[in-house]
Amino acid sequence: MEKIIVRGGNRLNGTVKVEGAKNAVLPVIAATLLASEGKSVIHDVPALSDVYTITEVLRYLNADVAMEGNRVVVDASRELKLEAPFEYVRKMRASVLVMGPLLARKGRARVALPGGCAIGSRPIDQHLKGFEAMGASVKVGNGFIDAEVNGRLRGAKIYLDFPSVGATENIMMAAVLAEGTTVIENCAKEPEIVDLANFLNKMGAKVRGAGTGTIRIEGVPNLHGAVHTVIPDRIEAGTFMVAAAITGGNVLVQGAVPEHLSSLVAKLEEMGVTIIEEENGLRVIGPEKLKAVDIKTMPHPGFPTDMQSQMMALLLKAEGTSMITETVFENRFMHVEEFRRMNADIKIEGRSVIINGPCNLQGAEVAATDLRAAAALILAGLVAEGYTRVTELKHLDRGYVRFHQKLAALGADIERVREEETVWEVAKVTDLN
Ligand SMILES: CC(=O)N[C@H]1[C@@H](OP(=O)(O)OP(=O)(O)OC[C@H]2O[C@@H](n3ccc(=O)[nH]c3=O)[C@H](O)[C@@H]2O)O[C@H](CO)[C@@H](O)[C@@H]1O
Ligand SMILES: C=C(OP(=O)(O)O)C(=O)O
Repeated sequence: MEKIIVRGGNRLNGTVKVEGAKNAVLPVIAATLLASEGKSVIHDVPALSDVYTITEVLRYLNADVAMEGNRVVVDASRELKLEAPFEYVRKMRASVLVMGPLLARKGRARVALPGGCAIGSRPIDQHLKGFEAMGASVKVGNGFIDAEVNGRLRGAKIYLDFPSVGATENIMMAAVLAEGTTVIENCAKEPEIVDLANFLNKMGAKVRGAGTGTIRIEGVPNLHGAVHTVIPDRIEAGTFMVAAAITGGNVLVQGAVPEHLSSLVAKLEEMGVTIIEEENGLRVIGPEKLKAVDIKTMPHPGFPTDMQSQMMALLLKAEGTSMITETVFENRFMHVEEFRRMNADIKIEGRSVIINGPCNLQGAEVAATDLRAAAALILAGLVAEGYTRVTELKHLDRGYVRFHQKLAALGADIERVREEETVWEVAKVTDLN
């Protein structure tokens, strides 16, 4: 079993470089399926397990995918298969993003139902509502979603009940090849939506309004491959900003885009953290004492749910009572129990968490319950007394490249080790089977 072992107490100093954004690159790679001619070349692709999974899905669908360092080249001009099986969708929910492109280009798509996960039930009804509005018939059964359209999809007006990131992306990708104009209202405004729209436009699409609450897409008959560099990962950047703040360090987060991080910057400043915009990133200087604040997660430009657990780690060290309210996912507090194992004074009340800081954090053996929880437990470990051992690193590897090495380069006392399973652990696994 692999573990990250971190000993608390070191201030972080230096420069860290942010990778390309996971949540931008996954839809962009899915969108390469729309090109019936030419190759797409994607730059700044982070070496993450999720990226590996989406490329495997594309290969399964008969696209030709080459990965060289941080570059991915996709040729999707061959006859495509139409089904994304459960083994991929189970590993990564974003696999469902191949549905829009397949339906648009081939008139049919069959994708395994994603099901729930550790942060909530995560339905995809808004994606399907969009496809239906564009003329597709959608059937759900036997663990699959089958969508089909006679001829081309037709442009439609679609109002999303919630500004879902995935639904906005999937509908946008379906609409680019539809007949006529599609208008998506109450759509997501995340920077990753803008990045996807930019890539689609380079492929020959006509997408306007990305980044606002209404996107207009004029359908075109076909699209071609394009060259694109994905935006920097604002959540990875934010995670290192918290690492600097929690240790009272001084770190330049290279590649952090201030406009993508305004809600986080505002909250960190409220807590007493100094943030300076430099030419190529944000410098973050942690104070001696952090102030308690309240946070409510919201769709962009509100405070991102993907930074909620990392901010919780930071608030454990703030003086006073803080409250975090999670409005995006109904069950994104699994890390609270793990923080308690580290001696955190924290409790859940409905959709909020109350933190009484500053907590005297103690190193403990803790398990990552999801991707951002993994990062948050390591952040808490940076300031806990003694050694924190974090397991279930498969979650971390979905979204962070060489996380422990980047922290070590900033001065953290951290290592990643592979430990032999004990007889007891082997017995537990055997029992479960
Ligand atoms: C790969 C990727 O980009 N993942 C991000 C994306 O996930 P994802 O695209 O899955 O998130 P959504 O914005 O779709 O989900 C937000 C909320 O809407 C609900 N919902 C969504 C779709 C739908 O059809 N019906 C419905 O009820 C979800 O259950 C959730 O409560 O945005 C989330 C919200 O910023 C982030 O946390 C994820 O990191
Ligand atoms: C929740 C996340 O990702 P996903 O939607 O891929 O599970 C995340 O990036 O924090």
